[in-house]
Amino acid sequence: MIYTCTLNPSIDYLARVEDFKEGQINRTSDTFIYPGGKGINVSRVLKHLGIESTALGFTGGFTGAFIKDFLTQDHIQHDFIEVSEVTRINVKLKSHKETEINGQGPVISMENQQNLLQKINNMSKGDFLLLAGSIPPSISDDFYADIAKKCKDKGIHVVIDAAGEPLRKALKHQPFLIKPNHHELGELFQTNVHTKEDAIFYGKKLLEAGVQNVIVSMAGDGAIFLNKDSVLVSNVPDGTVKNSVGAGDSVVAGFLSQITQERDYATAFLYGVAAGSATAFSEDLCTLEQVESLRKQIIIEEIL
Ligand SMILES: Nc1ncnc2c1ncn2[C@@H]1O[C@H](COP(=O)(O)OP(=O)(O)OP(=O)(O)O)[C@@H](O)[C@H]1O
Ligand SMILES: O=P(O)(O)OC[C@@]1(O)O[C@H](CO)[C@@H](O)[C@@H]1O
Repeated sequence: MIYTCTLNPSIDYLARVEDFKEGQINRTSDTFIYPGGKGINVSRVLKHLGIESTALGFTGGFTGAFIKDFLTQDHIQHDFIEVSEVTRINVKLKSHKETEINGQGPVISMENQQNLLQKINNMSKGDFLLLAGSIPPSISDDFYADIAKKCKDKGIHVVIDAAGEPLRKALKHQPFLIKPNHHELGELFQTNVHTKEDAIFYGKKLLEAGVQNVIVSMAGDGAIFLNKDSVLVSNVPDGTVKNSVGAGDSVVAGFLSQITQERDYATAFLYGVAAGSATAFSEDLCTLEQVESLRKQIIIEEIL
């Protein structure tokens, strides 16, 4: 079974404003409301690709109810823990540039946190657990590391798509996969990652730190996959970016959709990149048809 865990889900309110002007009343030309949060996006893309998962995390109030209703309607299993404050609303403003305002998220009590850990105790060897997104301020930044250790002891494949200290602290527990973008990779090593060569250099340092598989996404500049056996470099397909929210999550979902079906790493990586670009080129998250069509444009090269 694949579990996705979003500690800090959101409603994503996408507002398109043709010529945004700061400090003035702006009118939208288009708006969309989606359930959000990185793990939830991964569960949604997995469903589009025909793979079942169960979405875990904390939801509260009317915004939390919207997320659960949306997933239920899409036949995506979920088992969220109800918290007393409302789930956040994140604003994604699309104008000349993409601007995001992400909320802090509700307070999560110790009891709620223990309830989540209990659900992880009930998972089985061989399961996949994705930990994705920011940690609400009321939760310690050791939380992902604690879960990663628990997973290692239980033989669960833990995948982490997060940034900063929560990610850094989890590295020593040998996660199965992490997917930093090139900025997040640079942040881990207090440097800037500009080129594919930089990404390979620092990606190898993550393998030395114990991570089993690494994908470094570099937006329109391609992506890198590394593990102890190979380093793979991918291009990205041509297209017009409409909304990059969830593109990184789609890379994780595309990869998981294949690796959990026992396909090889190169195929999983290719599907990851195809799904990432298919989402970047869409208003909402990608569909299977879009992924299958873009996959033909992707070339994976092995670096020896
Ligand atoms: N300009 C682009 N052209 C083609 N594909 C793109 C472009 N930008 C992003 N993508 C696709 O989206 C994937 C993820 O992008 P990126 O490296 O920006 O990750 P991220 O920062 O985690 O994404 P997110 O926008 O979801 O936070 C890329 O690997 C690629 O497949
Ligand atoms: O604040 P976080 O948890 O880092 O990121 C949350 C978020 O920006 O990530 C998703 C896209 O990856 C969105 O659905 C959501 O709004």
